[in-house]
Amino acid sequence: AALPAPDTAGLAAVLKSAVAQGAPGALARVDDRGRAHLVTRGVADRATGRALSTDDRFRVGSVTKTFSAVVLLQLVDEHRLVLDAPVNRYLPGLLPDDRITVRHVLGHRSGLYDYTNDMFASSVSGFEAVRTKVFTYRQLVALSLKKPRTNAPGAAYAYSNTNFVVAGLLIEKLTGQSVRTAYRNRIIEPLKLADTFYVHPDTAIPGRYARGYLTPDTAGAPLVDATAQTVSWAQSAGAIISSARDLDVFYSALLKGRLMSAARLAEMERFTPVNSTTAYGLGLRRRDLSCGVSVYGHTGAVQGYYTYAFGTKDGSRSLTAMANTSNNGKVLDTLAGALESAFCGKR
Ligand SMILES: CC1(C)S[C@@H]2[C@H](NC(=O)CCCC[C@H](NC(=O)C[NH3+])C(=O)[O-])C(=O)N2[C@H]1C(=O)[O-]
Repeated sequence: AALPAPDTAGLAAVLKSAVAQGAPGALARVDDRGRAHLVTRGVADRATGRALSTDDRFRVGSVTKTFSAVVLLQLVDEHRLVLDAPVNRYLPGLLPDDRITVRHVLGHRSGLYDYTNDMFASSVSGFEAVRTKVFTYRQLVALSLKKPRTNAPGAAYAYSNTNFVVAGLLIEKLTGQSVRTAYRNRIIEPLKLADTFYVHPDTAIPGRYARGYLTPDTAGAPLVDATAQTVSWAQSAGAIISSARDLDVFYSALLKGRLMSAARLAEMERFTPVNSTTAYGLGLRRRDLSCGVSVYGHTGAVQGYYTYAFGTKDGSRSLTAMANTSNNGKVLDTLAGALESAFCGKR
C-alpha cells in the first residue's frame, strides 16, 4: 500500500520541540521516491548564529555500524567470510570464547561488555579524557575484556560498541585494507556519497558542517562544543561523517538490495526483538511505527550529535533527522517523532 505523504508540518513541529528542549539546531530530510522534503530549525554554530542547513555534514555515530555490517556481508557474498564461524577463526586468540561467532557480533548477541559504559559514565570529563586520544582496536577490545561478558554467546541481545570494534578488525584482516579504504571502495564511491568520510584519527570535519554540542550531566551547565574529536573510542562502531542526503541515499540503496545479494540482505533483516517497537538485525535496527509501517536503519549518538536514519523495506522512502546535541534524552526521544511524520503522514 502506498504511504501517506510525508507530514512536513509535523516534521517542523518535531524539530521546533527538539530546539526548545536544548538542541541548538535540528534538521530532517525525507527522500520520497527521489523527491526531497527539507526541514530545518535553529543553528549550526552557536558562536556565529549560522542557520543549520540540510547540506551540513555531521558525525553520524552508530549509523557507522550499518556501513561496517555492509562490508562484512559483502565479504560473505564473496565467500571470504562465514557468518556462523567463530570470530577466532579469522582473528586467532582475540576473544576468550571460541563460541562467539561473527553473527553474534553483528547482532549484539556476543555478550562482549561495552567499554563505553565506563568511559562515559561522567559525560563531559569522560569525553574530554578521550577526545584527542587515538586507540588501537585491540586496546578497545582489551578494555571490554576487563569486564565479564553480559551473556553466553548468542543467548541474549545486549548492545555493545565492542562488537563493531571487532567488526573493524575483521574488515581489516579479511580485506587487507583499512576500514577507510573498504568503506570508500565498497560503499562511498559506488553510491557517490560526496559528503561521507572516514577521517579517523583526524579531528576535523571536512568542508561545511554543523558544530555539535554535548549537554553536560549537570542541569543548566553550559553546552560543550564537541565538534573536534578523533572518535577513536568508536572508529568502525561510530566514526563516520556524512550528511542527510548521503544517509538517505545509503539506506535507500541498501534496502533496494544494491549493496549485497538478496540472500545476505535477508540475513541482515533477521531481527531479534529489543522491545515492543524495535528489533535488531545485523548492524540494522527495525522500528515499528504507530501506523503499522516498519522502517529499517540505525540511530546514532556521538558527542554533539543525535541521528535517526531509516527507510521503508523497499527503500522507496528514507528519512534522516539530526539534532546537534547529545546526552539529552528529551531531544533523543522527541527526534524519534520525525519517523512518525515522515512515514505515517498527518495524524
Ligand atoms: C544506543 C545508542 C543510543 S548509544 C550507541 C553509540 N554511542 C555511544 O555508545 C556513545 C555513548 C556516549 C555518548 C554520550 N553519552 C554520555 O556520555 C552519557 N553519560 C553523549 O550522549 O554524547 C551510538 O551511537 N549508539 C546509539 C544507537 O545505536 O542508537
